[in-house]
Amino acid sequence: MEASVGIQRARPRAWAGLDKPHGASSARVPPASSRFAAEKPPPQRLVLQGTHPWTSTDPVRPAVLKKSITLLTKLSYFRSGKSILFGIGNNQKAQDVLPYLDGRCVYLVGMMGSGKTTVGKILAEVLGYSFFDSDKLVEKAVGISSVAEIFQLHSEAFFRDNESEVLRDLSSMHRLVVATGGGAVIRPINWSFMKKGLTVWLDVPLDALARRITAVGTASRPLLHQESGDPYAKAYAKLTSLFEQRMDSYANADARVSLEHIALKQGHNDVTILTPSAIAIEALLKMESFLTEKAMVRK
Ligand SMILES: Nc1ncnc2c1ncn2[C@@H]1O[C@H](COP(=O)(O)OP(=O)(O)OP(=O)(O)O)[C@@H](O)[C@H]1O
Ligand SMILES: O=C(O)C1=C[C@@H](O)[C@@H](O)[C@H](O)C1
Repeated sequence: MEASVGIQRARPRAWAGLDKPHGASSARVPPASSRFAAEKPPPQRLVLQGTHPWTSTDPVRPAVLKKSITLLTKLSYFRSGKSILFGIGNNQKAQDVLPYLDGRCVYLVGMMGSGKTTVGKILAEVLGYSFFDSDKLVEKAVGISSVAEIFQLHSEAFFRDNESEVLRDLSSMHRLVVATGGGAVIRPINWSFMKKGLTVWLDVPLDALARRITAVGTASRPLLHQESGDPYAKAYAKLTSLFEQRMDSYANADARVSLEHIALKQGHNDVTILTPSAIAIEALLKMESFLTEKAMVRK
């Protein structure tokens, strides 16, 4: 399915948006949705335009649509041809999950480097969903090309305010896989947005995270970046302290995908050899068990 992204008046629907997050922003630039909504009242929300039954058919003003396409589709909207990463059986697992998902979005949560983007793109492809990276949407909304620069020029609080606005906007959409920022879980208001869909925690051991992150460098990750010292040791220490503060929040997710558990199922204990496809399959299995249990309870 080809989809595009537009801005139009929000209308009530099954997973309609919530009120504005509480707490005034100290931002110098307005938060994301107020910038999106700047043209005309009433406030507008990002809405996916597509051919599936969950999207609106309301008329869209061409100028607004053009602007919003420029804003967003260039960024993290991800579609490609058929996956070479997934075999027929694995696509079948996605087909099993789809009726239970019923168009709801999937939000991947987890520490920096846990594979939310890598695994999220695979999940989007096999589910026939669109992929978004919330960090990238914040960058676009603020008009600054990297999260590191947003932290530097403004503040972490400014970034977090915009992150909440982006998650609020996404929460009124359907059929998306969203890779959230590693710290999105710390604000309870963000959970109220993400819980409109299904939340999945990618739980990766900290030493594997530190290795992945130091392999690509910490410059793009402002909370980990250090000018001096052993990059692995510094990254590991910082990840440990962040994880201690956040682990209870990650555990709020509907489904937990533990890399240690996948490795054990495969008969070894080396999480570094797990492929993104194997992790995506486990995510589908965990989503399926959460959703089917929930369906049983409802009966
Ligand atoms: N299963 C895997 N095995 C080895 N490396 C991986 C795996 N999954 C992802 N990576 C690598 O780890 C790094 C981080 O992955 P990715 O960007 O998907 O994580 P993320 O959770 O989206 O990170 P962030 O929240 O910091 O944006 C990338 O370099 C990616 O190639
Ligand atoms: O873990 C975190 O707090 C962050 C993770 C990244 O995805 C970015 O959202 C930002 O660098 C903060």
